[in-house]
Amino acid sequence: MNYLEELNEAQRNAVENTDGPSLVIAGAGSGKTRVLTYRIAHLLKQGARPGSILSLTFTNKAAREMKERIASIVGQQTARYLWMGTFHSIFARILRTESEVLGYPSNFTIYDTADSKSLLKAIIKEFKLDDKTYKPNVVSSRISAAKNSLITPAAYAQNAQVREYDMSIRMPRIAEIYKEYARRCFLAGAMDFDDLLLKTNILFRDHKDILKKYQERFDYVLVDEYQDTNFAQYLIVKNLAATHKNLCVVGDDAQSIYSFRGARIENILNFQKDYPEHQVYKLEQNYRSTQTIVNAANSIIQKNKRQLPKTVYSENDQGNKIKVFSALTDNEEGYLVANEISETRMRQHYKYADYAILYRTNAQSRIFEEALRKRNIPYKIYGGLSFYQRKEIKDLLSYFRLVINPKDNEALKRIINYPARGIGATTLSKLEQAALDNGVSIFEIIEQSGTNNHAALNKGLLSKVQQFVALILQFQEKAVLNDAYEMASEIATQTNIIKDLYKDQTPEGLSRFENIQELLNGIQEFSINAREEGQPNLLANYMEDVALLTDQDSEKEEDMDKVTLMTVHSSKGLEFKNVFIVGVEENLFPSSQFGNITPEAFEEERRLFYVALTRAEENAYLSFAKQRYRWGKLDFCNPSRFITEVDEQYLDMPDEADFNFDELPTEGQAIQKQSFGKTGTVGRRPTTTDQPGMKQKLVQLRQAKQRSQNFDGDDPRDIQTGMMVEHQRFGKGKVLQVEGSFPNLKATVFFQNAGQKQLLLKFAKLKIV
Ligand SMILES: Nc1ncnc2c1ncn2[C@@H]1O[C@H](COP(=O)(O)OP(=O)(O)OP(=O)(O)O)[C@@H](O)[C@H]1O
Ligand SMILES: [Mg+2]
Repeated sequence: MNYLEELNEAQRNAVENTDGPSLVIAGAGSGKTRVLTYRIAHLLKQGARPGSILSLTFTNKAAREMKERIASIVGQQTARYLWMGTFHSIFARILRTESEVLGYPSNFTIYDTADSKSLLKAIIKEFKLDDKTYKPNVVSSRISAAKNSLITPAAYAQNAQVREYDMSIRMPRIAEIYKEYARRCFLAGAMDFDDLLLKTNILFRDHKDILKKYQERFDYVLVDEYQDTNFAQYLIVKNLAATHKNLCVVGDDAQSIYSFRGARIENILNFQKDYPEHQVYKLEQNYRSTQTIVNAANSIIQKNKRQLPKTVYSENDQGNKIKVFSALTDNEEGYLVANEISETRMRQHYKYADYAILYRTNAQSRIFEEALRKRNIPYKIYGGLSFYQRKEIKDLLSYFRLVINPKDNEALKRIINYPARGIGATTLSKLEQAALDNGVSIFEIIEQSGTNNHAALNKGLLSKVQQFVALILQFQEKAVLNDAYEMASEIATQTNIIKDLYKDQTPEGLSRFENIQELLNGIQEFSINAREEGQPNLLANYMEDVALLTDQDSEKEEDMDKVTLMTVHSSKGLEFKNVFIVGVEENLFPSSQFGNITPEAFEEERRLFYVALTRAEENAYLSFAKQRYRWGKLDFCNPSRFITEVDEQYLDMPDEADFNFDELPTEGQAIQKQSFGKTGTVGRRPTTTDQPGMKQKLVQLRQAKQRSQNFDGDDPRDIQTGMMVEHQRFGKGKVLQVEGSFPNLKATVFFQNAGQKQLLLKFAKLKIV
């Protein structure tokens, strides 16, 4: 079939009008990503050079999928040369070519979040500041926000507004920390993720000839998920498209969920101002989801005040209602979800990969992992600790990093005494200080120690650190000749890392050993592929790829048929047949983790909910627990107001006497921050009945009263779904279902400590509690 026939009329319009600025603004699942993909294929069919097309996506995975689809239309050979990837990966590539004019080596290291945090901690300590006041996380996000708004350290120090804010959070010295952090990164030949965008902007601002080169190279620029671009990204795109103006951006303002990282919805509005001659394309038909899901999602998102008007409808089947699960505890929530997956999979022949569990915070994954494991359901987690963040992997990668860029101080600090070489923390800090005093890296200070012992080390120590440097230098010589795999294996063996891990026969040790093998396998695969494609296959080339891998990207063959667990944030752009949105509770989703929640932040939470719901193709579920452990403390929870905001005709509510939706706060009422005892309000001051503890008590009192009225001795006929009961042996539990007829009534009960049991009521002697 001709590819254009796979599009509806509105989509085809957006695909065929390739020239000039275009804005595709449309709701979830309406084919925005498809339009972008087919537009590129169309350009290529019309004879555009693949190297002249730049396409920016949200994840590397999305880029890969688009590329595969394009390759299936125009052929592998053509698709290969497209510039397609995330902002970070594309601009890291450009910076590697151009970084020398910025004073950076082309083999600069990319510091990941852990590297930057560790550097920041060191600086905070050196400044003799209390890290309880100067929390590294907060400092890091201030610096990140500054970079994404293109505020350099010098500008930061002079910006009254940011300084005033720093004062208000009692961290007046962030400007100095920022400056020192930037200096240290520079000395180490390192950029953090935000630098990749900041430095690209600086590059284009200060080197017009270089900007011109890329403006001329890219005849077409396309951006997916445009609603989540920040100022730094906006400006890069604007600069690159300034001459030809063949810029196509697609997005949905209702799915803007990254404002906490500096994303600006205004970028869409700016687009209209920046390019008055632009074309707008609206897509209205959702092809992803059932009518029920689309209508339910519309019913909730329309409550947001700030949004561009648009229509989304589905002509798919009406589909099932959205099932709401009410669980007593977070463990039970896990159980209910795992149970539903097992059952529907058997009944309807779904694959495991057809299911996703989406949560608001990473910490929620553990409960679901346990529940899935108990049932032998295979799963994979996106986010959390990724493969590349594991200790043993980072250790070995740090060797690679140091071999490629010896100035990389964070890598050096990690491995100078791993495996143990008798180089202690005191020696390291002497070296670090000497390096700083001389404005060079730690590696360089050791190299110079042959002529000048700056760190005043004794002979024994001096020789140890020099041996370390000699080892790295020896690897360095080989690394420019050998392929990545040979080199990586040699480093892993010669440093004794492999031997050490092999010796450790504990299960953890074994798994670390396997992880290293897995990493080496991956490098071997890279080497072979690169050789076959005639691409360079040195260790440095491998590391360029690795630094920018995100968790979403490391999908392996054996991960194919598994349930996916991920945060709602990382689910953007994806789709699954069955989606569970879990922890749909006040203070969790909507979250109150940022303390006082402003109306703007609240609307962002609602958009996040909209994103979650619109991932579902066939079935969506919402679940909440009434009690859950958070921050090591048992919290009582109320179901989220988002449940009531969905038009109830689309919901399949739990059949429960003890759950009263009338008690839910409505918009404008307080969001409680239970764990910290703080209260944020949206529009109105809280009253005592807003207190969850209070409310919970009221509900419990009423339930108790109702039960005492119903209760008739030990007669099992009164056992009903939703009740709490007690069994002599199994302890307390909740009745999930009652079936059969008297005297053979059977109840399915979920016991907090004993799991699910089916009991014949005439024998079980359950007590209602
Ligand atoms: N004309 C069409 N015919 C059949 N299927 C389509 C059509 N357009 C889109 N689809 C399918 O609908 C689903 C959603 O499309 P796509 O992912 O491009 O939407 P989107 O607007 O990018 O969604 P999101 O807002 O979630 O990113 C995909 O499975 C896609 O293949
Ligand atoms: Mg999309």
